[in-house]
Amino acid sequence: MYTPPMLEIDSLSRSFNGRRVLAEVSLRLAPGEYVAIVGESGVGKSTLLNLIAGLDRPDSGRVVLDGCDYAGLDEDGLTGLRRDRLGFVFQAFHVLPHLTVLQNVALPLWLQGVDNAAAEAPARQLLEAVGLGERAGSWPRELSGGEMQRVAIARALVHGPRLVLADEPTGNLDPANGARVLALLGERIRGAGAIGILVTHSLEAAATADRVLRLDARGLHG
Ligand SMILES: Nc1ncnc2c1ncn2[C@@H]1O[C@H](COP(=O)(O)OP(=O)(O)OP(=O)(O)O)[C@@H](O)[C@H]1O
Repeated sequence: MYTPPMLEIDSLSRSFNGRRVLAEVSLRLAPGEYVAIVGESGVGKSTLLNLIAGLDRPDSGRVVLDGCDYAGLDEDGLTGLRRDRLGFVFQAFHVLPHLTVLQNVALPLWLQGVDNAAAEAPARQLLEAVGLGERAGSWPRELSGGEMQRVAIARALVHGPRLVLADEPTGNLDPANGARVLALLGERIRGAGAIGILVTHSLEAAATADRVLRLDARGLHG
């Protein structure tokens, strides 16, 4: 039976070198919910995203996606969860230099075992959607920073992830492309009934999500 995705974050705490960055942060998101998280620099937004992505472990508290508690997964389990259910757009785009633009976008599908021929159509469709349809055969070194960011966004969405995490996805983009990318993110997340979390400094970008949450020393609030 299909179970809709649900993200539960309960009393998550994380310290670095004895300094507490996150203190008992809780959040619960239902299918189709798309929220923005804003807050001052250094307040712990990226730390929180890394915990939600399973790239870091909390000191206490838990993250549960679709009933699956990360605490019960080893590193291979977390890698599998990211491959099958997560899409990320992080500040550093991690576009692979030895793959073409099209191959970079197809990569998440390959990792799921989809063959080359079947991966091509969805990868091309996403590239069109981010305005890079003409650049499918280009190499990353031939792209501008903003174009690279759009490749990263296409790649984050190509496999229809249940949870999409975006950390300043429009930081390198001009206003027109930024707006286009944010519209695409929102459309895909809502259309797929996925969960989206957008971390940004831009209140304008945050306003494209359904709800804006602020992170400060007291936690997350709406
Ligand atoms: N791996 C780490 N080791 C030590 N300190 C860390 C580590 N990761 C984050 N920190 C510290 O935790 C604090 C929060 O960092 P984080 O990157 O989560 O903030 P942020 O809200 O995302 O900031 P910004 O908006 O500037 O990107 C910072 O003081 C940072 O130095």
